[in-house]
Amino acid sequence: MATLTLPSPAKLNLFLHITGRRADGYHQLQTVFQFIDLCDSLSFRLRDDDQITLSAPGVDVSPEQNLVMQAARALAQTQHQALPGVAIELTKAIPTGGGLGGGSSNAATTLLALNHLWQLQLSSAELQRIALPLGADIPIFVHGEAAFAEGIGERFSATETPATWYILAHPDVHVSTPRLYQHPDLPRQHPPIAATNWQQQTTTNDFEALVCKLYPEVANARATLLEYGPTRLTGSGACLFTQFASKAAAQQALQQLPQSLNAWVVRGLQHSPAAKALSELSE
Ligand SMILES: C[C@@](CO)(OP(=O)(O)O)[C@H](O)COP(=O)(O)OP(=O)(O)OC[C@H]1O[C@@H](n2ccc(N)nc2=O)[C@H](O)[C@@H]1O
Ligand SMILES: Nc1ncnc2c1ncn2[C@@H]1O[C@H](COP(=O)(O)OP(=O)(O)O)[C@@H](O)[C@H]1O
Repeated sequence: MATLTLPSPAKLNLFLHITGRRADGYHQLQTVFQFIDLCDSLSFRLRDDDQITLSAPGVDVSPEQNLVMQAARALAQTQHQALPGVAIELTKAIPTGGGLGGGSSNAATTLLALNHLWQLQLSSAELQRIALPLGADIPIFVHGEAAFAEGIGERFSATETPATWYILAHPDVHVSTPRLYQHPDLPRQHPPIAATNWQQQTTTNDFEALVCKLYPEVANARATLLEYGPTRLTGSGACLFTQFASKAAAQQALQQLPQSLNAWVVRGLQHSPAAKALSELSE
């Protein structure tokens, strides 16, 4: 049986403002999601039985807790018909727990791939509704286009993101998203801005000061990167990105960074390569 292999890209939060907190503890935010060309890879092969299996080397959770498996099961549960089993293989390149949304992206790629392989013909909006209870960051990867996001990160307005290059750096610490969201010192009252009115220079990441205070490794990496260009935290960290006008400029700066800092040159993308690959398949 043929194997479907799809990329599963990382995201950056070009800015992130926390504008409030809901009664259930979830935070209201405003952010711009942009995809980057750092991608995990997922392959899907239909099986002759009804089992869903997952091989995911390097991920620190069991297959059943993996967001890929959770997405596959959540999608199957919406159907009132027997579905063929599927063997899924995940190859990671995106660092986990870095604010790059790797797990969320894997879940979204799984929903898109199985919607195709199981011939369910669910719309993007329906897949996003199935995705949201699994994680606030999953719908954007199903949506597949860079966007200004509100709500808890699931309501999108179209926006053009800069076609630019970054150094992406991963300070050697694991930042816990729930810990950060629960922290008493997290600012939560950023006045909302209009979706049409965001600019990199006039926005910020509301996690950044707190993450730098709690994790000196992030503060040190930020200070180093700021010598090369405008630098910001993505999501709740720990990764930082520094913007460059060209690939050559980013590569030149990368050569000069201390060897001890894990860093890559990546490109900002307006469209998710996963959604793009699938829409090409369906044409
Ligand atoms: C901070 C962001 C920014 O894009 O990304 P990461 O740093 O994780 O990549 C997201 O808001 C993370 O989204 P995600 O990681 O999918 O969150 P979930 O699994 O739904 O929730 C993880 C934890 O964060 C809290 N949470 C999440 C999203 C949100 N808008 N408000 C919250 O308070 C939840 O209460 C939960 O304890
Ligand atoms: N497919 C997956 N890939 C990576 N992490 C996963 C996956 N499924 C579940 N997880 C869990 O989610 C945590 C956060 O992963 P990730 O989505 O990469 O980070 P972040 O939310 O910081 O962007 C991991 O530490 C891991 O325990």
